[in-house]
Amino acid sequence: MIVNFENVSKKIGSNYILENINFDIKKGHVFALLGPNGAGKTTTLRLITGLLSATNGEVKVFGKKISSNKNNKIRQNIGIQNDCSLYEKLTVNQNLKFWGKLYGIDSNKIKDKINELTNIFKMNNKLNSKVSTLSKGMKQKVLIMRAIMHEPRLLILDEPTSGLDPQMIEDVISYLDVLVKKFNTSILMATHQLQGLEDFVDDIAIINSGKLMLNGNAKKLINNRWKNYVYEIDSDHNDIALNICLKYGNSYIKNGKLLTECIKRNEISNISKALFDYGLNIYGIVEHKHTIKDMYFETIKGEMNEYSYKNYI
Ligand SMILES: Nc1ncnc2c1ncn2[C@@H]1O[C@H](COP(=O)(O)OP(=O)(O)OP(=O)(O)O)[C@@H](O)[C@H]1O
Repeated sequence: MIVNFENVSKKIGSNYILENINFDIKKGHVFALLGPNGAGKTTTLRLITGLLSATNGEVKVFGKKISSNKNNKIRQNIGIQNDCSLYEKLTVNQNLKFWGKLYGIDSNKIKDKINELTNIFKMNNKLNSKVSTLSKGMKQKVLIMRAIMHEPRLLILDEPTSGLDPQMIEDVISYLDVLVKKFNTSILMATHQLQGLEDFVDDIAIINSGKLMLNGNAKKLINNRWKNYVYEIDSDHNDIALNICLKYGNSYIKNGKLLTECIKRNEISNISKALFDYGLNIYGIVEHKHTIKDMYFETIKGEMNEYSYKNYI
């Protein structure tokens, strides 16, 4: 196990910031820590890096108990994107070189690594620019490059895609994917960016007001929660189409869209045939896949949102 939280609580002053938190991060897994502002995500990350110590319970990293004083060996194997700010007056190259030396990386390797990373992150033309002249997204890229240049076993990212343009988000995610697949790196990311997260993440933990609300494998959690297949049907007469769909199973109009549920995937073939046979024009039938975002809203709000079908299933 790369990280292990066992009944961890953190009290600051008279308030419990985290209460009785339990979760594991496995080798080569991507773990997303989710929760609203002030939920306790940063505090959780700080307990892992030893910046804070637990009031109760035990935090283990690479199988060893973490304590705030003597964790140099453990920290050597962790990469932290938001560890501290960049040196604004130094260039990108100087920042990365300095950090590489701190990690004890050989000078030649530092050069190769900087080349490799600046290529991937498309920052070659900014290598000799002072950090103070970079945009927010570019600084974010330098922070990520800095965190991964010593090839850590555990990479901790706090809002890694914040400030990045859509193309760069895709590039960063696919690079992180390579890190996981090729080097078996474990990634812990705290994020508010939920869209498309299931393509990249293995496990999730949702915390709210310092309490663990949900934890486990994202796909299993979603499949257990929503067992039926939901299809959205776009036709020229949704009212008529609804009556036909109702003969086959639970169907309803939501936000002007016709949705129908099937227990088995191939049932949609019979429904679409019936719609065609009636003479309706069908413009599209799309499967609605439930997502981590649906799971998040259900868990945090405990109520319906535009993506969830809680009342119907
Ligand atoms: N040093 C501190 N003293 C007092 N309260 C603190 C301290 N650090 C954090 N807190 C409180 O603990 C709670 C959790 O904070 P934390 O920064 O962990 O949340 P977060 O989930 O990372 O939030 P965000 O998404 O806004 O970054 C908040 O209510 C915060 O005010």
